[in-house]
Amino acid sequence: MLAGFLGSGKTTLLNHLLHSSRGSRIAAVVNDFGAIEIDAMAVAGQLGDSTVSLGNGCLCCAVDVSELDAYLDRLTGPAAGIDVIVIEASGLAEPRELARMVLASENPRVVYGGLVEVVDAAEFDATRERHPEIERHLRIADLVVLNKTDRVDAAAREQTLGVVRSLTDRAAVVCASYGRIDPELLFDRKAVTERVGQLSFDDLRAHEGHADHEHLHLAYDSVSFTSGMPMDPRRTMAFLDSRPKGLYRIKGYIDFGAADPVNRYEVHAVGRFLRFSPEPWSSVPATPEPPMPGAWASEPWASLPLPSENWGVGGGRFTRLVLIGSAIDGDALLEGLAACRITTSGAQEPPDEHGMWGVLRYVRRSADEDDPAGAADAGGTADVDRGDAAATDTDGVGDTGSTEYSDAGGTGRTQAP
Ligand SMILES: Nc1nc2c(ncn2[C@@H]2O[C@H](COP(=O)(O)OP(=O)(O)OP(=O)(O)O)[C@@H](O)[C@H]2O)c(=O)[nH]1
Repeated sequence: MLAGFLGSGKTTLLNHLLHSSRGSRIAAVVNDFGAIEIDAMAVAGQLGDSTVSLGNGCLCCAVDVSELDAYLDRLTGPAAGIDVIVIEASGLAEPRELARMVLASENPRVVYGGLVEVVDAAEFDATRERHPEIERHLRIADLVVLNKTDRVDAAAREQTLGVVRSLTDRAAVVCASYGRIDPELLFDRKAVTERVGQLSFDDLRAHEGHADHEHLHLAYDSVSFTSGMPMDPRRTMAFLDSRPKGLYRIKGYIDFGAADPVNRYEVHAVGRFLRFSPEPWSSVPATPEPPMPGAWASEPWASLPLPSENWGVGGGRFTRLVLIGSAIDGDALLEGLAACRITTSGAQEPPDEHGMWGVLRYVRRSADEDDPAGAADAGGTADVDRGDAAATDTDGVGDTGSTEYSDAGGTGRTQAP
């Protein structure tokens, strides 16, 4: 079980495992918090049929666990030939509940292998201050990965390491950047004895009928945004630069249209951190149909015409974003993003020559800069704290007024379960 707060690096670690599994056959079960399954998209392709996605909301509060059971049955069937299943929890899931779900499985081929908790070394203090529940997660972990150590200096790393160690029970704590840990740390399966990892069966039973208010995700909302129209880079940067404090996590893919017709841009914001990773469209599998058609129903834009003829503008290219935060005004965020789209009339205009400069500030020029193996992001990436964003070229802010809602933008909103 792979857990850890929003943006700590779970998907990155999972992808590292998939690349370095040394002969073990790994399957992944991905649980996204948000209507669009960005994590599942990031993992899929590595695994094909061995990735399953457990959709929207936190797995830990699933009323019907039979979906997970069915996936576990499929993945542990002899025909699948799988050795290890990694369940990547959403960044807001309650790990103890997830462990309970796996342990409740009656499938004799399923052996619980323990809980790996990923911690963002740069965000740990702030996250712990806001969510002391993190301490409980650390206590029940079997392995803690103090990730993103490249983002802190040696003194800060030692200090955080000490705090994390003091909060764990018997877990090993390893430092990593880009989730690069030795897979051997994970694949040493344990027999189920009376004690399962750091959780005893008594711990698990004691939590039956758990109080929901303990769950982190109850304090968070997510909104998802899908658009078949390209996004204006300047307006998008102005949107990102002014994102509200409560909006802790943004992830997804952006189509900047004619401003860069060759690449789509994977975007990650975690707290103040912002990064874009360009990736050639030619390497992206085509999307056969509009994603998330149901997402239109509850939105302000629901009265707009369905985007049938506009889907596929730019050859099946889409922007898909999930935004997760606490006390966020979802409608305002969606309106803000909708205003960043290049409307049909705008699309006729020649591309803004320097429009991408603001975006490119957040793309690392050299893939080796802080990612020596270059394994995490083949396209070259950058890590920039949002503190630097003040220097970003934000000429385009004024453009946001000229919004038309007559195009293919689609949006969806999810209330925390
Ligand atoms: N600098 C740095 N960036 C990292 C490291 N690990 C992950 N990242 C980046 O952090 C961002 C979030 O990583 P993810 O792996 O998507 O995090 P996650 O925990 O799966 O995120 P959620 O599913 O939203 O909870 C991405 O931009 C990663 O490339 C690291 O060790 N160092």
